[in-house]
Amino acid sequence: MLIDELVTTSAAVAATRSRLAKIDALAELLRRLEPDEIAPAVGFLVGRPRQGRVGVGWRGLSAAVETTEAAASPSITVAELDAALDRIAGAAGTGSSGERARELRELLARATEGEQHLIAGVLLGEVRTGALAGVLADAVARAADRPAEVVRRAAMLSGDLGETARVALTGAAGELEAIGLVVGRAVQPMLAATAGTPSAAIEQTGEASVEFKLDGARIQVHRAGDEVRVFTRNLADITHRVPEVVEVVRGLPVDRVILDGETLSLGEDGAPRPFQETMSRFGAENAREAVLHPWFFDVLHVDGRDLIDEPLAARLAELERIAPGHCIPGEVTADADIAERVSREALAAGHEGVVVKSIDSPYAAGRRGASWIKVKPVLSYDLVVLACEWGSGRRTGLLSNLHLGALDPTGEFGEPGGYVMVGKTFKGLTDELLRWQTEHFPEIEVRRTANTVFVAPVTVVEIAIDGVQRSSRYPGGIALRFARVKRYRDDKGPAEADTIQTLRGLLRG
Ligand SMILES: Nc1ncnc2c1ncn2[C@@H]1O[C@H](COP(=O)(O)OP(=O)(O)OP(=O)(O)O)[C@@H](O)[C@H]1O
Repeated sequence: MLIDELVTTSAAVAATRSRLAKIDALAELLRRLEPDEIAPAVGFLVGRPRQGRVGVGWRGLSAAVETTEAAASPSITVAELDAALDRIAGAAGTGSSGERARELRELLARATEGEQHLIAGVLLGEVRTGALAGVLADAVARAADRPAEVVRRAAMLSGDLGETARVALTGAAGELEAIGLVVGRAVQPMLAATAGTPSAAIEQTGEASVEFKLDGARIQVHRAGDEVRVFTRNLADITHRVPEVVEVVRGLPVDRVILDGETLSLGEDGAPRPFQETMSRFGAENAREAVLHPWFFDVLHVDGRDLIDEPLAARLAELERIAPGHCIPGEVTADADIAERVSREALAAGHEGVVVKSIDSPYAAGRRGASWIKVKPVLSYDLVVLACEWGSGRRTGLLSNLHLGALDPTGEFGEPGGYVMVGKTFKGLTDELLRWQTEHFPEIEVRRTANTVFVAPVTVVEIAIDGVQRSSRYPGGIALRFARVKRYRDDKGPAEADTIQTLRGLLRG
């Protein structure tokens, strides 16, 4: 199949607001793919190629696009794009960046304008496609005539929608159902809904494990014998960056295990250190050497036994047995007063709040359901940086004031999957962050004016606010009140940003 057909279908999907029409269009496309094309094509559609990160950034890409004239008619097949990505990702060693650039130019020269756009989305990953993954899972179910539940579960447990689609569409009977946990292969993490108070949360869950919400970074740790692997919330493998976590898990009295938890660095006084410090350990090679401690709050597998369908009570008992020194602090209770007390204790110890978890609930991989409810007293939202203004005074020469956008998945205020500006802020930025912004934003620049550098909407920043107010200045009809930067969220993609609908919901609150 030509990738031009993916371009046409993606455009049709973006042009309609009807979920059913999107599913129909995608299912029709999936049915026409050859077996070998299914996994790569699904990766292209959701901006997650099989090859993972292929080592081409905005700069290289825009340079290549600008200097390459688009082809008049389509000719690139799914298999050809897949093979080109293999070559680009595989280019390593001396001269590799030149080789990657040459491959990229050859590819783009054969692509029409629409195809160039698709290729850019694939190379940069997940730019506007997060919402599509759910629709696509349903389209796979429709095309394969399988229950949507079974497809979604397989995709979440394998962490791989492309491979799931291949099995659903071409596999033997029972093969899709057999996709389960594999120790060593990352699973989409279970996520939490939000409530305003611990009492409100426990009213929804009933008896619950009320746990500290530690302000670190999510980790999923897999161990098979002596082999330990550590993944982030985005399923990136960061094993080599966190040797102390590996050591802890190697020391547990089990042979095979999958653990879910949070890691953070503590100061000498035992108080948590800023999230940015924890994250810098995941990112930069030369990051400051703060020691990371893992705290686990769930266990998905122990020595041949999958636990994801067991109630939380059973999983916590197992966790207590195998990792007693590394369980996240918390209490099991049905009493709102106790939940409020645990929350006060968490805040007093410098943590973010609590997560209230229904004690009967299974582990719902990849779901943001009502079984886990987080309560954070400070309102904070993950927004996407759309532009940044040059500072003045002490900040002259530094990129400072951020333009912030909320995700608009349905296109209620613009383009579906686009971002709606909701405010600006230069508050809360440390000197280190200002330096980082000044270095980073020009790398993802799309255009600039005298005062402002406009950037690709790929950077997620967590912003604390006091609320929102009605505003005619911005297209979403609201503006943030007292916005300040908490931190950059390198562990989140822009498709996971908070939505304009969520922020507008605060007008009622
Ligand atoms: N006891 C805990 N149980 C579950 N998650 C916890 C706990 N302590 C800290 N966390 C963190 O809180 C997050 C739960 O909130 P959510 O599922 O909404 O993820 P998120 O979108 O990363 O949210 P946030 O930005 O609030 O951390 C987890 O991803 C995890 O990183």
